[in-house]
Amino acid sequence: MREQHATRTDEQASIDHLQRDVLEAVALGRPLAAVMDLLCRGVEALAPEVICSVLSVDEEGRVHPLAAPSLPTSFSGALEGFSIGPQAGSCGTAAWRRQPVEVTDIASDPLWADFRDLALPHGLAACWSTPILLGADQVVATFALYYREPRGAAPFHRRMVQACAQLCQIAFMHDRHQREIERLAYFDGVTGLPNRTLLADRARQALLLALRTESPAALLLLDIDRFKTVNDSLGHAVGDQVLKHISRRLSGALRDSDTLARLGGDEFVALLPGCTVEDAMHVADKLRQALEAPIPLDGSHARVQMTASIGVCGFPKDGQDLDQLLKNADIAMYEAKRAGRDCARFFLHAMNQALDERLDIEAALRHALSNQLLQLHFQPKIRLSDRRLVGVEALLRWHDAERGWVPPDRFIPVAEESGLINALDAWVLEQSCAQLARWRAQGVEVPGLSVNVSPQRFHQDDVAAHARALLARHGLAASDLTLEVTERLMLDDTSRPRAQLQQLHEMGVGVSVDDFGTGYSSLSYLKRLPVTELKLDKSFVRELEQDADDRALSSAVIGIGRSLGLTVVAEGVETAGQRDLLLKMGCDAAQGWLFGRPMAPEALPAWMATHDAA
Ligand SMILES: Nc1nc2c(ncn2[C@@H]2O[C@H](COP(=O)(O)O[C@H]3[C@@H](O)[C@H](n4cnc5c(=O)[nH]c(N)nc54)O[C@@H]3COP(=O)(O)O)[C@@H](O)[C@H]2O)c(=O)[nH]1
Repeated sequence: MREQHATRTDEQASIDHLQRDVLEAVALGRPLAAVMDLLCRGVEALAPEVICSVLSVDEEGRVHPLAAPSLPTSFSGALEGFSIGPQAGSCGTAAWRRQPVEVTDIASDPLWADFRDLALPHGLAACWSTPILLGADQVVATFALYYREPRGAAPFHRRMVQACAQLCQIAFMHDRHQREIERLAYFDGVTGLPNRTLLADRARQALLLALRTESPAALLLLDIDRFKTVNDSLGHAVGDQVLKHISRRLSGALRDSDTLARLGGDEFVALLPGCTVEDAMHVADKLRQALEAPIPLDGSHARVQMTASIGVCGFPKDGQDLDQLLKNADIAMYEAKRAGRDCARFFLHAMNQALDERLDIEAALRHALSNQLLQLHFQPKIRLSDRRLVGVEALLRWHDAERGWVPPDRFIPVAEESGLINALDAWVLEQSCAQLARWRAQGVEVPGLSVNVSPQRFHQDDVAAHARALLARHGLAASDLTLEVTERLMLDDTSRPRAQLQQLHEMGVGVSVDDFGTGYSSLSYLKRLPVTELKLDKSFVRELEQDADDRALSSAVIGIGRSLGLTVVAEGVETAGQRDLLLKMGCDAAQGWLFGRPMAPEALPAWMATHDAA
């Protein structure tokens, strides 16, 4: 009895020892197969009468030998890829049933009918298999003991298997966490594509190989056009859905040897080993084509149409490493955006200089804005029928110590691209309202004020609330103010700008469509949106006296405006002839050098005095 007890204590000690070894291997992060091999060898050392094996089971229910150090390889190798099932040997059946299966005689047990010819020649006569489960019922492996003669498991074997099954569970769980950590570290959570870290790794290898073999490589940076609008208007869940769709389409258009990565947001990178920049341009076309079909949205009949702007650059000409290639592809992508989006551009070294210049202007403009170095000039707006002043337009002016006067056409686009336009336009609105109030306080009767507001501000800022607060602060009426917006904003059918235009209209603030007639052929927005004024672009006015087409176009615009009850203001009137023609066509008002150039606020009272006297 005592002897029996001693044996049992020794056996438990050896199981404990095996457990410690295996847990240490898990903790040290050794690969799962190595840990399982250690476990099998440990078991076989403790019980030389058994042969131990571990099969992993994949999500499709197929088995893969993971560790079986003492099984003949011709036997375990033959099991590769077999499906688990109700009659698939001890292991396949145990995995199927999610319960241990003990077969004491392989030669006669029906569970081995399909496999006994494989097992018996190797002297495998009995097999007891235990499924390894993670969670409630997900089977990930089987742990099996084989015997060389028909028999059942000994009590020691049962205690050992109980401990080993737990060890297997821990090792598989650890492996899963490890893989999940790796996935999070190297793959993008939304699309499952490689992330920047994995891209960097692949790029390092690909560029080294390209250098060694003197072969080309190309890098494409794709930015999805107006993706922010999808996120803002349809929500982030839909945005993620769209990104997944896009990633599948883009992946499908690339070769297996290429790497498609998502850098975050709406930016994707394709790394194309062995590809010249010229060929990469064709790939860019393929990628754009892949996005052509509208993307269906889950749970609705709605579809969204997405496009991409793509920057293309080549290794080694445009960059020696990933960072340089990404930087230059970004510059080229930015040029594609400037060219109107939905297109691809090569990187050219001249683009770098242009970018430097834009960045310089941006920095100087920021400095000018925060140091009160900007000024406003005001241009009179005249009613043509009686030549009375009906308002003034505020126009931003910037005198830079180094650059001299910088024209708005130069710095407004930079401000729009950098996002500074919101602060700039807000400043103009504040200062011009303050100026109108100042004039009135001085007895200078300026009837109204027009202020330019860029489309971006309608997306990112609460223009209507800002205007309301300023009007109240300066004691101005809403009808004193007109905001000049572009046709581009009018065609933007996202909810935020629409709501703001509506609020402005309800407040009584005027909305004028600037540079009317230059951009778009769709006029339907004029009926739908709360527009009060059209500004006939100066490009139609310039040749009005000489060009019959310009006359026809101007007359058409004036006609459209009148039929919709809108005020039409002609821009850039420089000659009396232009003024007279516009008056004859029925144009309400005009601005231009003929009446007055944009002027500093102090100059306006004098201009008004001479104008009234004339
Ligand atoms: N978002 C904002 N945009 C602004 C702001 N201030 C100006 N701008 C926009 O910049 C563009 C160029 O403006 P600018 O150089 O000031 O030119 C304006 C006038 O000076 C010019 N003009 C006026 N009369 C004549 C003329 O008889 N001949 C002629 N050749 N040019 C003339 O036209 C421009 C009028 O601008 P607009 O009525 O707005 O179209 C311009 O697009 C401005 O909108 C700002 O604060 N924010």
